[in-house]
Amino acid sequence: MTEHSDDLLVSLSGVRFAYGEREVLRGIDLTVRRGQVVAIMGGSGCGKTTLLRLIGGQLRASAGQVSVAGHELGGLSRDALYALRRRMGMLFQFGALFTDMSVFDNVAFPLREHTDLPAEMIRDLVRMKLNAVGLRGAEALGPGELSGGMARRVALARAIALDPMLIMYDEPFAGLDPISLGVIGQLIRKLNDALGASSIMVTHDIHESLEIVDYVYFVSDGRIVAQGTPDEIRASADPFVHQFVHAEADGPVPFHYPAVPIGESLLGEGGR
Ligand SMILES: Nc1ncnc2c1ncn2[C@@H]1O[C@H](COP(=O)(O)OP(=O)(O)OP(=O)(O)O)[C@@H](O)[C@H]1O
Repeated sequence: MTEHSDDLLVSLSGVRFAYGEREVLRGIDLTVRRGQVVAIMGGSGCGKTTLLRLIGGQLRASAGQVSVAGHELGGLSRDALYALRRRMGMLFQFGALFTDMSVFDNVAFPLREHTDLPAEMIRDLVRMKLNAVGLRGAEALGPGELSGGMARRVALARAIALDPMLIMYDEPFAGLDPISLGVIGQLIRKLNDALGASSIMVTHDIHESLEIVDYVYFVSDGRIVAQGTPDEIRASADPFVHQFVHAEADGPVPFHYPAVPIGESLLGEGGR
C-alpha cells in the first residue's frame, strides 16, 4: 500500500504524556487519513481523552510528535495553533448545550464567535446544519425541551458549524437509548463524509463503532495494544480485543483497580 503523507490528516509518533509524575501515554503511534472515521477504545482512565486533548493542542506531548494537517503542533506559535484549532470541531462528553440559549443560538454560537458573517448568512448556515441533523424544525426550542438524543444532535450541529476538517468526539454515545445511539452513529458517518472531514471518536461502544468506523485503535497502559479495520477486529483472536468485543468484565483489562488481596484487607481492618 502506498501512503502519501498528504493523505494523513493526523499523525502521532512516539507520543508520551504525563500529568506531573503520572505518565499516562508511553509512546503512541497513530494515524488518521483524510476521510476516515477512527475509533479509540480502551479501559476507563487509559488516556483516551488525553489523546484527544493532545491532538486538539490543549495539551503538549512531553515527547514524540503530534501533527495535524501537516503542522507539528509542538512547533506552532500560539496564534497558529489557535487558527488550526478553529478548523477542528469537538464534541466533548455529553456535549453540554448552553441552557439559556435556544437551539438556533447554540448552533450559531461558534459562527458568531469566530466569523464576521452577516446575520442572514449565519441564519442560513445554522438552518443547513440543523437540517443535516434532522432538526431544522426545532430551532426555536430550548435545550430543556429536547430529548437526550435530540440534544446530542444539536451538539453535533454546533460541532460542525464551522465546517471543520477534523471532528473529535468524546463518548458521543454516552447515556443514549439504543435507537438514538444508532441515529448518532449514522450521523457521525454521514456528516464526516458530507463535509469531506476526518473524525476521531473515543468510545466504549464497540458494536456501534464497528458499524460506522474505518479503523479502530485499542489503548491500554499508555500504548496502542491492538488496531485494525472493523473486519479485522471482529475476527481478532487478541485477548484484549476479544474482551472488548464480547464485553467480558475481566480479562487483560482488569475488573479490579489494583489493591491488596481482599482477604488481607479485611483481616487488616478486622485486626484494628
Ligand atoms: N488534569 C489531570 N491531572 C492529573 N491526572 C489526570 C488529569 N486528567 C486525567 N488524569 C488522569 O490521567 C488518566 C487518563 O485520563 P483520561 O481522561 O485521558 O482517560 P480516559 O481513557 O479518557 O478515561 P475514561 O474512559 O474513564 O473517560 C486517568 O488516570 C486520570 O485520572
